[in-house]
Amino acid sequence: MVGITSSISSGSGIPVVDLSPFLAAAAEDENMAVEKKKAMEAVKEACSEYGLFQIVNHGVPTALIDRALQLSADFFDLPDDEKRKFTSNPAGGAALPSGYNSRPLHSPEKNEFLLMFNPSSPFNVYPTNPPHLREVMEEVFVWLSKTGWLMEGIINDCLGLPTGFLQQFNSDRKGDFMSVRRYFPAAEDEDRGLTPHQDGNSVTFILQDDAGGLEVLRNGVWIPATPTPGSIIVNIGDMIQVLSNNKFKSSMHRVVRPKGRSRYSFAFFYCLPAEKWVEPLPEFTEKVGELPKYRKFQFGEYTQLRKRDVIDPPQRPEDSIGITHYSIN
Ligand SMILES: O=C(O)CCC(=O)C(=O)O
Ligand SMILES: [Fe+2]
Repeated sequence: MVGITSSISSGSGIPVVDLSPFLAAAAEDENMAVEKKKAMEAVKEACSEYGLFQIVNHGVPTALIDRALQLSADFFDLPDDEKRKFTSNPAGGAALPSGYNSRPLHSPEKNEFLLMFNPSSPFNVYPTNPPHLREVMEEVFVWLSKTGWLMEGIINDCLGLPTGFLQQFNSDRKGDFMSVRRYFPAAEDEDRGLTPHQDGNSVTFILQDDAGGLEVLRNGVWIPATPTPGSIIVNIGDMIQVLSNNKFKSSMHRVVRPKGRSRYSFAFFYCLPAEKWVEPLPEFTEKVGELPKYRKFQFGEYTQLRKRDVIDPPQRPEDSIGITHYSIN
């Protein structure tokens, strides 16, 4: 089936979009053009209503996704001493410490993670156990970079921007990173995995196992991103919201830890390079007679401000720095 859109009735809670009409292998016939149009409408609705949706037939091999999640679980199952051997020296130069880390004990969020940057980056610290985890993480990184390029092209067209504009605007891949995570089972009185937040980047891609727990806020209601085998979650980040002057929505999402089992996920952050200046594009401001909703800023400045949230998380989510920091009222 091609180009399906669904809403809450899909059973997965969030919209599902089939990307096969956009893949290079898709035949350029009339039928495919219709399917492409339908899929575009689905993405448009998903980006303006939810900011978070699932994609299927995206080109990333399902076997790779399953293997990656399994190997990460094998790693996180190792004793703490063993995992700590793969933690970077904070003086390494990366914006965040690469390799293994866990949230500070006082954090309201309860998870541990492995952070990696572009495979060619000298900052990366990889576990040697399980032996194939490194190569699988690198493969996932490369695949999701391709998905990022594809998705930014689709978002670009859905926003009605000149062909290839976003991909050109964001063609430098040095700022991307990936977080491989384990969420511990919920305690009797406490189930926070990730507190409600919006992602500060362009687009995030999430691979999740079958535990569930990721939720998106829509019209005041938390909607589950129920796992569908082989699917990838697409999350619109703050940069798309700013560039589109709020036409597309940076989703408010959270992770609630499931009871009785751990949850494993990969989150790949498709970013902008730090030096890039960002502001609402003229297509959504002066060309349509609208005032910009954000002032101009450098992406790197915003990520530096947000870094504090990761290293020293505030007790209340409302104390986090978010995109409203740049709002023009
Ligand atoms: O692990 C997940 O499912 C979500 C991760 C996430 O939202 C984030 O890292 O910003
Ligand atoms: Fe997030």
